[in-house]
Amino acid sequence: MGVIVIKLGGSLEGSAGAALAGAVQEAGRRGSPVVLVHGGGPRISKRLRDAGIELPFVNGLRQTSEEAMPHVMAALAECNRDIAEALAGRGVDVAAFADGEIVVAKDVGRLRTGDVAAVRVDPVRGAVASGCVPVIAPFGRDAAGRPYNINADHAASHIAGALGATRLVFLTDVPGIYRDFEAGDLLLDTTPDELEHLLQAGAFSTGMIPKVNAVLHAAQHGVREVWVVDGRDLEVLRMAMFGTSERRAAGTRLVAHKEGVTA
Ligand SMILES: Nc1ncnc2c1ncn2[C@@H]1O[C@H](COP(=O)(O)OP(=O)(O)O)[C@@H](O)[C@H]1O
Ligand SMILES: CC(=O)N[C@@H](CCC(=O)OP(=O)(O)O)C(=O)O
Repeated sequence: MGVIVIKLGGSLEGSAGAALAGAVQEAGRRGSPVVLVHGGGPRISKRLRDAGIELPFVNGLRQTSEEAMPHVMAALAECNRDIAEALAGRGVDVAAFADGEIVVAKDVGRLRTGDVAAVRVDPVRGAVASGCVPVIAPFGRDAAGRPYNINADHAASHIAGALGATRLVFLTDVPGIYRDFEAGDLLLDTTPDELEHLLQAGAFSTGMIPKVNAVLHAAQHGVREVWVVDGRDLEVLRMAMFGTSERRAAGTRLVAHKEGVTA
C-alpha cells in the first residue's frame, strides 16, 4: 500500500482536528501509511507581531530575517506539539519531527527563507515501519545545521516525492483551487498545463501560489494523485485519501499521467 502524505494547512488553526484524526485512524485500519506535514503561517504571524517584527511576503513566501527565525521555529514547534498531542489523544501513535531534521535546506540568497535541497527519508520510513504517523514541521537545516524557513507546501511536495508517495492531499480552508476565486469557479479535475496557464495569468494569490507550485512539483515527481481539499470535511478527505466514496463536486484533483497513460 502506497504512502499517503497529508499537508495540514496552518489556515485551519486546529479546526481540522476531528476530520484529520478520523481519516488517520481509518488509514490505520486499512493499512495505509500516513505521513503528516504541517504549516503554521497564522501562528508564525502572531508570534512575529508579538515580537514587533514585520516581514513581507513575495509570491506567498515569507521573507524571513535572521532575528525572525527563532520565532518561526518556536511557532512551528508549538503547532507540531499541538497536532501530535491531538492525534495521540485519539489513540494514534505519532513520531514528532519538530527540529528541522527531515528537510535539508538550501540557501537561495533570500536571508533565512530557504528551499528544499533534499529530504532525509530514513527516519520517516523508520517511524512508519514501527507503526507511527510521522508529524513533520516544514523548516529545514543546511549541512552546517543552520535553520531555514521553508514553505510547508513546498516541504510536503518534496517529502511526498522523496518517499514515493502515491497520494498527496493538501488540507486547507477553502474547497479547492479556484479558477476564479471571486466568481467561486472551482477547479475539480485539472492538468499541469491548466495550472501553469492559470499561474501565469495571475489567478492565484497569497498562499495559493506556493500550493499550486507544490501540486505541480509532486505530480512531476511521481506522486500519482494530488488533491487540494477543505480539511474540515471528512467525507471529502476520505474521497481524496482512499478514493472510496463517489467523486463529489468538491476538492481539486490532479492525476499525473505518464506518456499519455494514467500512471
Ligand atoms: N485561486 C485561488 N483558489 C483558492 N484559494 C486561493 C486562490 N487565490 C488565493 N487563495 C487563498 O489561498 C488561501 C489558502 O492558502 P494558505 O492561506 O497558505 O493556506 P494553508 O495555510 O492551508 O496552506 C485561501 O484561504 C485563499 O484565501
Ligand atoms: C517561507 C515561508 O513562507 N514559510 C512559511 C512556513 C509555514 C507555512 O508554510 O504554513 P502554511 O502552510 O500555514 O502556509 C511561513 O513563514 O508562513
